[in-house]
Amino acid sequence: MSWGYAEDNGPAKWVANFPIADGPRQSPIDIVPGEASYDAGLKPLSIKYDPSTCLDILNNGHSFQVTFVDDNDSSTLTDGPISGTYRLKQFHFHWGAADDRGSEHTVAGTKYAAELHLVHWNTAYPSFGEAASKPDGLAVVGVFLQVGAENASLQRLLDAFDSIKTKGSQTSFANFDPSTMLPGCLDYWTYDGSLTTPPLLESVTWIVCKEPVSVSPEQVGLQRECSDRLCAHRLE
Ligand SMILES: NS(=O)(=O)c1ccc(C(=O)N2CCN(Cc3ccccc3)C2)cc1
Ligand SMILES: [Zn+2]
Repeated sequence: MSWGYAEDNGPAKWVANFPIADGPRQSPIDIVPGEASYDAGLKPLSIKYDPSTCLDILNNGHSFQVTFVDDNDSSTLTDGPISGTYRLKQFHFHWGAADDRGSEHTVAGTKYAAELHLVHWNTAYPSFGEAASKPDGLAVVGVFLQVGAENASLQRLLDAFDSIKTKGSQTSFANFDPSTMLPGCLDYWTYDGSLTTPPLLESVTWIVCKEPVSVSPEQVGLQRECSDRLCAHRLE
């Protein structure tokens, strides 16, 4: 039985095959702004993405993932809470069955309609696969999506999702600049955590943007409909 989000293979059951689920730095968490401490030593994020490194979109059954060429430093994350250079590998979304839930992280208990994860790996290691098992191996930038105005950047993605007809399929997708999905203000909360899906590796420096971006109700509906048809997961 592979892991998923149903009653019999969902998050409460993951510990059976992935004991690290009971580990000391598991994600997601509820971010309580009043309890966060200000660290003057932290720098602003430095994000540099090259749209020509965009490769394809695939549906891995748990989410839609846009994958990037990561054999050079064209698309990188530096500064912020991290040291060294982290390369963009992929981004994906988590969303829910209704507009009032879907994000993985919550802010003082508030759930957002969806959450974007931009996944980067530390070039101190030879590859994503190697970095994924190191405590400072990965850095994921999280962006909350809230229902409001239409998001033109997301629309291009959703149109492409629509063309992936079956689970596990992928389609080429070029010249997309993920920085168009970032909020105007890049203030962030940061903590040491893990992958939010199996293998739940405790290798992620989480960088969660305080400012959400907007998506229209129709866009969230389209993403839900695509995911149902393509049996990518959504939070019930
Ligand atoms: N929701 S999240 O941002 O925490 C997140 C989830 C999954 C991934 C991801 O790309 N993989 C998880 C494991 N998987 C397989 C794998 C590959 C190499 C080494 C080890 C494991 C890849 C990255 C970030
Ligand atoms: Zn994720």
